[in-house]
Amino acid sequence: MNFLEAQKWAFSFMDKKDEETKNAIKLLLMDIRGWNELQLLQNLRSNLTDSEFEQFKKRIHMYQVDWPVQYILGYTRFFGHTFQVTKDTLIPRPETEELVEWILADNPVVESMREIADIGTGTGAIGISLQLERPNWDVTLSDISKKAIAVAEKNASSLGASVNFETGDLLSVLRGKYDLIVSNPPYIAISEVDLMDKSVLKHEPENALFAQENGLFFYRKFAEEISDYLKPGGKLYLEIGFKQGKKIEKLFENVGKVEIRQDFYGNDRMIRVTINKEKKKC
Ligand SMILES: C[S@@+](CC[C@H](N)C(=O)[O-])C[C@H]1O[C@@H](n2cnc3c(N)ncnc32)[C@H](O)[C@@H]1O
Repeated sequence: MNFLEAQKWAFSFMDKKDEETKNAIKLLLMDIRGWNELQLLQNLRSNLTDSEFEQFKKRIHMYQVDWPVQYILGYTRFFGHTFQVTKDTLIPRPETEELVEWILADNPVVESMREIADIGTGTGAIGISLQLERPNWDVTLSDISKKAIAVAEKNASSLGASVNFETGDLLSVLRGKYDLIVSNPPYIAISEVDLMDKSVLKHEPENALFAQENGLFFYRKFAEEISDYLKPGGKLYLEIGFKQGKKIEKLFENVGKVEIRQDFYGNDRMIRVTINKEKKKC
């Protein structure tokens, strides 16, 4: 069977006959030979070996039972880099790339070393991408999950990022005060389970997705504690759920100046809190 036939064969099995499915099949096929899209196009008539076809069949079966392509392949692309992903890490999302872009645009290269922390780092996608763009930033990646930190360590090493690692609960792992703290914490309310995509629910780690207090638990904790961990004028950047903007803004109203940003789709998706020069308790 050649690559074109394999593509058609796989598509014929799929319930959803949409572009997303087509792209997923292509990615699974390209990876078998380590090809890019152009190489696949140029080689559509070449034949898969028996073992390549067996491997492809296995992957198609996993995809049919809702495994995300990124977990099947074991990697994803984020901010121009390839990050390993495992079942212990959330798959980094394009919306989060927009948070990284905001931080970089907001914090141009400066001579003085800057202390940065990425809390709940997962694969390390945010912190590693920042460090690669700003090599003089001293970046700490932390997560409560040891397994996630092990993946972040591998990613930092394969991408050549020089970062520090901590394992533990939220801000408690940090020592001293930072210039910038970023986090994409779990923010899905338990009550939203029914609305979620099945592949996310079945395969992504629960502790990366869900938060108590209607999804606001981690934001409340940040609002209560962040002033102790940021220098005066320091900045906190958070990814947020698209319906949470107003509530989160309220949580931070006594902490600093709050700005909410929308993602590519026009949904509230991230927030920046610039810490008041004088610490106020909320
Ligand atoms: C939504 S995921 C974000 C992962 C990654 N930063 C990204 O954007 O792709 C949330 C991460 O927070 C971690 N986490 C959950 N509870 C935590 C806690 N109490 N302290 C630190 N990290 C936590 C999870 O293990 C998970 O890796």
